[in-house]
Amino acid sequence: MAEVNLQPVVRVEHLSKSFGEGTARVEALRDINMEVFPGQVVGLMGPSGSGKTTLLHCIACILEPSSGRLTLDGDTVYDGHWLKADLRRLRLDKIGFIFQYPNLLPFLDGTDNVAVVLDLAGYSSGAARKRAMELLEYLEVGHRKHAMPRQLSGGEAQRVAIARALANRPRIILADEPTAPLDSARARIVMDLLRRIAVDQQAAIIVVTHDEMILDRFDHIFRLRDGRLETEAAPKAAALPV
Ligand SMILES: Nc1ncnc2c1ncn2[C@@H]1O[C@H](COP(=O)(O)OP(=O)(O)OP(=O)(O)O)[C@@H](O)[C@H]1O
Repeated sequence: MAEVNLQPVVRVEHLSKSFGEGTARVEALRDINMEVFPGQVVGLMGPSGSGKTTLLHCIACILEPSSGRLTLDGDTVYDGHWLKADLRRLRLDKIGFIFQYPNLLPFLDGTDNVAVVLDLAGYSSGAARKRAMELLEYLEVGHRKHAMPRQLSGGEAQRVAIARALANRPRIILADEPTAPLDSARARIVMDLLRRIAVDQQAAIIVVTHDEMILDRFDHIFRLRDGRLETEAAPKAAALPV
């Protein structure tokens, strides 16, 4: 019988984050609990100022929480304080980040924009470029591998940026409004790509979005309001790998 893998890739327990002190203190996140499983694509929604970016940045180990626990890919990385000395290495190994705008380096072609991450991770130049080209093929922009960013359409540039986020085979992919600059057809293409990546790589994908057009693309939606999660329904059983 197939074994059901119920270990979440992202586990957030009682996580809180405040900024400032005294009367200037802002409770940006209050007692957040969430789990995201392999193969899942989840949405993180909420009004402006509700804490979405703060939560994404805590999970990305860019921002230090104030309290709680964070476990990534079975490894507890924060438990009242960081448990890892080298957070940059941790991010390179475990996390891929997709931004609202592709932020491609304008002086590098599509291939090198992806390969640069692999250079940082210690790949040889040849191996980095080979993997970069494979990823561009996978994301159906292989024919644009030598194009400079200014020559790419918005959707093509976003796919190169997604390839870059995938370069190091991260188990966790965090996306901040990845479809905001795209029309609804291209937004759906990007969401379908993220779904395929989640399934193929058994990755957990968290997407911050305001985009009502893509709500049906999520396995589960976490809604934040004033730093609290409004719903914590169990993830869809069908989305769990067997
Ligand atoms: N560096 C900071 N210093 C002080 N307060 C901050 C800081 N970053 C965020 N905040 C506050 O924390 C709260 C949550 O902000 P956050 O950016 O996470 O919200 P958001 O849901 O991502 O908003 P938006 O949809 O507008 O991007 C807000 O009240 C914000 O003003």
